[in-house]
Amino acid sequence: MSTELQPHIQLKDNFQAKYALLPGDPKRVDKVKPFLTKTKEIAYNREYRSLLGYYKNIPVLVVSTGIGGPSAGIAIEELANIGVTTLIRIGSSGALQDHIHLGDLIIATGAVRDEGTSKAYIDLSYPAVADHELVSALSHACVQQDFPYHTGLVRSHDSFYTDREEEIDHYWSRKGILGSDMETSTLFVVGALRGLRTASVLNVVVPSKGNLQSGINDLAHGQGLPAKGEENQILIALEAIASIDNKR
Ligand SMILES: O=P(O)(O)O[C@H]1O[C@H](CO)[C@@H](O)[C@H]1O
Ligand SMILES: O=c1cc[nH]c(=O)[nH]1
Repeated sequence: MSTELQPHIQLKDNFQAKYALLPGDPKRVDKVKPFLTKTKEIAYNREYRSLLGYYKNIPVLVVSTGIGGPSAGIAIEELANIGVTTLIRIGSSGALQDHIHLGDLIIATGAVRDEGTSKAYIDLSYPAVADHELVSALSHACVQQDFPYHTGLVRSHDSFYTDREEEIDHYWSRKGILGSDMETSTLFVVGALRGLRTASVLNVVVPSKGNLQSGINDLAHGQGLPAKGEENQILIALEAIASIDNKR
């Protein structure tokens, strides 16, 4: 473990926090605050905004990773350098299946590696998989809280605006992929290579293109469903941490 100041996240101490929640959006850090006690903003450099707080007396870091694999990869490496061992992404996602609604949670068991960052580390035949115990703790928390959730594969990608987005989404939808994001596969691959425990819970903010009516019905709730999904994902990530910590 290093006590050197990490150049991007600008932290040199994990404040005894072995656990980190990783939103992409720095603004989501604010949404985590009400769930924690004794919160303190400890750094904000580029896309990396860091908060320290306590959940059921367990120290937890919340660090935003920005958009995409490259910035997420840097955050993961630098958090590992300062001694964080368990990282849970709390991200947003577009649904690729018609039965998945806005505000539902997707707990990724694995991810299609359709991005460049994890490829820079290791061949594509290396799998991007979540930590089994964390997936189980997250699913259990959803059942306990009665939150709508799905477990399965997601696709992490690098582009939003190519001319082929619809075709690409359609392809992966037909292969049974639940939703898309941009960081989960990097987290799983870099995490596994560095001996970290990782998981990703995604809040659905864009409906499946194959089910416009369901999307329209969901959207009639305005931002209510995604906002609720965001709260739900934070709570279950923290509950999963508490349950894992309890077993030690
Ligand atoms: O809301 P976050 O966690 O950033 O996640 C999703 O939103 C961003 C794209 O709009 C990408 O980072 C994608 O993975
Ligand atoms: O549709 C979406 C929404 C968030 N993130 C994605 O990658 N895709």
